Amino acid sequence: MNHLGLLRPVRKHLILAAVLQAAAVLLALLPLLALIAFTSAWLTGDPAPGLGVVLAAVAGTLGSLAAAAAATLLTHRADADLTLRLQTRLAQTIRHLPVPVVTGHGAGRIKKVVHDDTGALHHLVAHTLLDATALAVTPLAGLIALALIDWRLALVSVLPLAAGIGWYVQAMRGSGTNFVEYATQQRRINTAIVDYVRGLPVAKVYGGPGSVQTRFQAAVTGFHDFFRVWSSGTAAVTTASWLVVTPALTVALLTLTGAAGLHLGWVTSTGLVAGVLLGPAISAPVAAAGPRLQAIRTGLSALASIGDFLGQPSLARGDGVPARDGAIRFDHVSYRYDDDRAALEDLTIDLPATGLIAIVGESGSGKSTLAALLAGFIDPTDGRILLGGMDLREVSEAALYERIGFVFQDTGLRQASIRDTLTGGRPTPEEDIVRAATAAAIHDDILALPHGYDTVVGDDTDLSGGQRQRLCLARALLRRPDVLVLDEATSAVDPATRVTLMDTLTSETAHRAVLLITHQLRTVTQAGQILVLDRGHLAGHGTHLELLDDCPAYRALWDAEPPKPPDNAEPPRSTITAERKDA
Ligand SMILES: Nc1ncnc2c1ncn2[C@@H]1O[C@H](COP(=O)(O)OP(=O)(O)OP(=O)(O)O)[C@@H](O)[C@H]1O
Repeated sequence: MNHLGLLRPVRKHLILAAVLQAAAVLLALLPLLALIAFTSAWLTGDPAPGLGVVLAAVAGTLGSLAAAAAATLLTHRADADLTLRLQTRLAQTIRHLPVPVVTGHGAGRIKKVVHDDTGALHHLVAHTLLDATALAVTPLAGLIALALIDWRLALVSVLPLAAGIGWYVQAMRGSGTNFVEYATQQRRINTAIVDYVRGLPVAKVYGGPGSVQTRFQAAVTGFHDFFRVWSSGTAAVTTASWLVVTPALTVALLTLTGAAGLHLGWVTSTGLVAGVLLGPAISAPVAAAGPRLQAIRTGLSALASIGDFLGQPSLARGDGVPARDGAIRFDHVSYRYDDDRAALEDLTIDLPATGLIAIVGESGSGKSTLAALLAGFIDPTDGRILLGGMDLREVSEAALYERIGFVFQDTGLRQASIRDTLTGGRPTPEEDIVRAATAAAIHDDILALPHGYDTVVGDDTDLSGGQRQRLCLARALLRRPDVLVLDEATSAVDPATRVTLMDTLTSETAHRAVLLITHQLRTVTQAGQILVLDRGHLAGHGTHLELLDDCPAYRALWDAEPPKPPDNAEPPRSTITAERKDA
């Protein structure tokens, strides 16, 4: 893909800005040419140029300022427009990418593309384009002006220029792979820093070889080592290329050559003055070209990175609204995170529209993958999921999340008031909010918070893991979905509260299907249907008693379940208590 196409919406602005900038540079030469005319007249004793030359110099100065200001205004407008367009498209793309692509390592890449790459593009569009135009037009115009006055001195002024460009090209030879490596190393650091920040508590406790901390340090050190080797290999030639085009050297060269030429009679005094005044204009911009070329490369590579990101395959989403019977069918559904092994393989099952449905299986058997497929976080690699007879990929997001509610183990709550968290900002009757919170056994906890339902989580206070899970359950209940999916959603809740929540969920099954993904088989023995997953395959489905008879995988899970303590069992005493009693 030609990523320059991303600039198309602002192309006209950019072309006009470059033309204005070139005009600004040319107009800025007028006062210099007037100065040459006056100095030359003074040296030769000729009559001074007329008022027209003075007015042209003043008009040139003012015109140059106006053109440069207009060019800067245009590029900044174009930049603001482009950034808004690209960041909006990026946000839409992120929203429609498979969730595993944007979580974990993906977060570092997103930070780079949304922040770093759009920042680099800002420099390219708002600043570097104008700088590069000025750097290209100024030496060329200066050289032409000098050549018109004295072509021999113009040739002399080209010598340091040619040497500088030659050395720079030599320094940059073979640097293509280094620039690619530079971008790779930057990406590595971005990913490592996101992992490091996320895993800070773990890094503190389990730091050491292979930890996120050492991976971050390795990424930073790796970049440092790479950059040191690259820069030390090119430093001498690059510095020489800059030094040779310094204005002082060019002026000295032109002054000496011009003075000798004047003495020998092949340079006029006007030529000498023009050489001394125009020399810096010819060479100085070239000295600044290196960093600008680097900025252009960085900007173009940022453009390519943004283009690649936008071009990723996204989740298929239609705008359909499925029939309201809530029934879900998995039709030969498979899912692969990568090519190695299917997380789910050829799963075909009809789920009833009401009742408690448990999904059990060993760790890694595919339970969360099944929930992620239902949530539309990923699309099946093969097969289809039907909701009310409609392929989930054709269902609009709004309809999907109205019909199916989700509570995940990782609550992912953001900073918001309890009320907004529950309602999503929609106007909702107070009694509905309280009813849902009470059913999720979180109402009393909320009332005990500093501002009750208006407490901002993450600001006024924070919640425990179990409170967060109950809050998410209340949020899901409030929506009254046709299907409620809970993926280990009560894992952080204490056993007594979990019993209360199971009662709530059981009462909910009269109107809807509740899909409970759990490792605790004892909590779901009464489920109307239990699906048993085993390494991505459906090993069996039925009631608890049917599966105990027919499904060896279920039997094995059940046998591994810790025995339920008898109802009259004494709570375990700690050794310390026993020792104290003995003492
Ligand atoms: N983002 C991911 N990228 C690659 N592989 C993944 C990803 N998520 C899960 N897997 C793999 O897919 C398979 C099924 O994982 P899944 O999380 O669905 O299992 P699970 O039954 O929910 O496990 P658990 O009970 O431990 O939560 C596993 O082999 C897992 O390693």
